[in-house]
Amino acid sequence: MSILSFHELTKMYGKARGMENITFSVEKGEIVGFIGPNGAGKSTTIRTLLNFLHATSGKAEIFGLDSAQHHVELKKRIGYLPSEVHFYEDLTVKEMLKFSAGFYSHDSLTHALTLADRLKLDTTRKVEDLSFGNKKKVGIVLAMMHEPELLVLDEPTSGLDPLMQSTFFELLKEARDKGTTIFFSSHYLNEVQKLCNRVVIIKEGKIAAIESMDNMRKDTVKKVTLHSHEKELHVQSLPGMIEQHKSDTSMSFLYKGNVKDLMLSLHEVEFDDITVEDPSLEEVFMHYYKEDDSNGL
Ligand SMILES: Nc1ncnc2c1ncn2[C@@H]1O[C@H](COP(=O)(O)OP(=O)(O)OP(=O)(O)O)[C@@H](O)[C@H]1O
Repeated sequence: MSILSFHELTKMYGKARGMENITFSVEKGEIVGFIGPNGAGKSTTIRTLLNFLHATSGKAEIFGLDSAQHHVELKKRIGYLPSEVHFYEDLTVKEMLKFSAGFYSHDSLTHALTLADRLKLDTTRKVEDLSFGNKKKVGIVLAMMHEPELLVLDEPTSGLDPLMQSTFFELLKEARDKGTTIFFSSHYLNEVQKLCNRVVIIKEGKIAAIESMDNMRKDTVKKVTLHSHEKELHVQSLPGMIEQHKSDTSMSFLYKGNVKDLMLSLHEVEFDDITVEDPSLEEVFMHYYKEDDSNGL
């Protein structure tokens, strides 16, 4: 039985599209990234899944139960982080955690305080005085404190600095190792590929691709830019190489393939400097996954 399954789930805002015919499932113990650009339909899908919005058609199931019919009992077994967190701000962080712990039958405050400590959250401060990133951390602690069977996180990393992001990913891995299933949305493929088993790509309200990370790692795409002060650069074309931009003094291309082959082919090229980067999601999917689709992501 899947932990999470979407069956042609559709949400329209009047005539405007939220998301359409979303169908996929998430299995126990998986970490699945849900990625797409602004307005793709990530939050609409998550909010419909959790019954904050009513589906126009189709359905979603959580632990095999219809997520709209059973939303009250299901919410106790789920940790949810909304994309925008709003709190009753007159409390300190610790007071808020104590208040939230009262909703659960087991002691969740101890775990909440451990999470807060790991995320370097000052629990003596009033929530209203916290920065955006620190409020996000409060939201993360609230979602994870009761050690739920399923975590649904909408843009959890926005506002976290790289060090905090890596601590947060450690916390997610630890939760996964204890059996939690994790579904989280992000704009960034590079970010989620460090952590996920699979990614589901949503574009303009529809699923554009579902890929296992094993497959994607095999096919790691790099963006290579060569610079030369004087000469025009000529690079022998290789399978998996797509030229993007060429000027008198630089050229850049995407490359999906064996890195050693690339190094050998660059050996004869007289460049002065080279940068190798992870390309953006848009670049990867435009060129390698949706080559017939000129709109990209
Ligand atoms: N309350 C609303 N009324 C009308 N249209 C809406 C509403 N909320 C979202 N939309 C539209 O639904 C589509 C999907 O939006 P959604 O917020 O789900 O995307 P998203 O992938 O979460 O984007 P972001 O990364 O910017 O949060 C967009 O076209 C958006 O304009």
